[in-house]
Amino acid sequence: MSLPSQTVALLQAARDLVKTLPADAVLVLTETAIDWDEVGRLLVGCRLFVAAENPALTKPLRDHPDWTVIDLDPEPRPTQERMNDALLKAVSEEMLQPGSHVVALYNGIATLEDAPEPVDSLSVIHLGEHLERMTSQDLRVLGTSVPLDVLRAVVELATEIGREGREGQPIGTILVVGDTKKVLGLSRFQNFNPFRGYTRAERDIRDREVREQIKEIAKLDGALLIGRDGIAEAACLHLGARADGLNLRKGFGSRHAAAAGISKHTNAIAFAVSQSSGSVRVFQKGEEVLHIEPLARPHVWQPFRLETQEEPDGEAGDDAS
Ligand SMILES: Nc1ncnc2c1ncn2[C@@H]1O[C@H](COP(=O)(O)OP(=O)(O)OP(=O)(O)O)[C@@H](O)[C@H]1O
Repeated sequence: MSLPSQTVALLQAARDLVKTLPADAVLVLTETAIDWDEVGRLLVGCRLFVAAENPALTKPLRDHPDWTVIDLDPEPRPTQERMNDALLKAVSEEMLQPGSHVVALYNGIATLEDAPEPVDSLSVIHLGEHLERMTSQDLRVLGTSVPLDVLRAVVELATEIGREGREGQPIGTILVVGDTKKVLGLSRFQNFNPFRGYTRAERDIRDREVREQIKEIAKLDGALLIGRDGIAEAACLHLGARADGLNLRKGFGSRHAAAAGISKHTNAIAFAVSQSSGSVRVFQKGEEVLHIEPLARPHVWQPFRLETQEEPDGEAGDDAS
């Protein structure tokens, strides 16, 4: 199996970029089977990462000394999401440093619907610009009370909410994890609890499909509450813990104060997703312990407007990208 000439040219360009920029690694995000020996030869000298939805595609590389395989969830998702997931995973599992520069090769121009397509695009990604400290070590500090796999799932959910919003609109929320009884005792429902009547499996946030459903619920006003076992317990909560005596940064409003407050008065960890910036701040014992920037916010296409046209009311500066 030989490589198409376009793929060869892209791989050569990737290797040149790694040398001249310099960059730390090449990430190949593939949808189709590739001649890995040839790819390895063209990228000789580079640190190599590969990610694919279909594990069969990366199987030959699993025990290969030159390649690091990043496992992605198997269901089909847009390229940007898969790339973000792969990079987040590489950083959180300490395969890559948060400040790394990565040359990514992927299929960015889909022409066939629902069919795998070859690599046609190259991007240089500076992780430091998008992603602040998030290593397993950081998560382990929090993990004293909540297991690491639950924390990872919460981080993924929070960063995806911050990055994607809903229906083109940015959304903010608070995800409170752990100490559920005490949190409920200090809070009140602003609306009915949308999780009522669902089984534990249907509320387990370690399941990607459940996380997708929860993103819909996150649109509703109020905080979400998740048990330390990863089971979502409540939503639409107004967190009532007092926020006085907190040492909060300037610019934080009531959402961040509520997240910090509940973490001070309980053993829960609170993840505040900012509606205005998409960033995720993690509070424990009333202090901000972790700050995660989403890798990218989706571009929101604005209606075409001539420069001489006046801006409709309320739209000025309303750019969520
Ligand atoms: N006690 C609370 N419990 C749950 N949610 C709250 C609480 N207080 C505020 N919020 C949420 O925060 C929103 C207001 O956010 P505000 O802009 O004041 O905060 P912020 O910290 O600046 O956050 P953002 O960066 O998202 O704007 C409210 O509409 C509500 O959804």
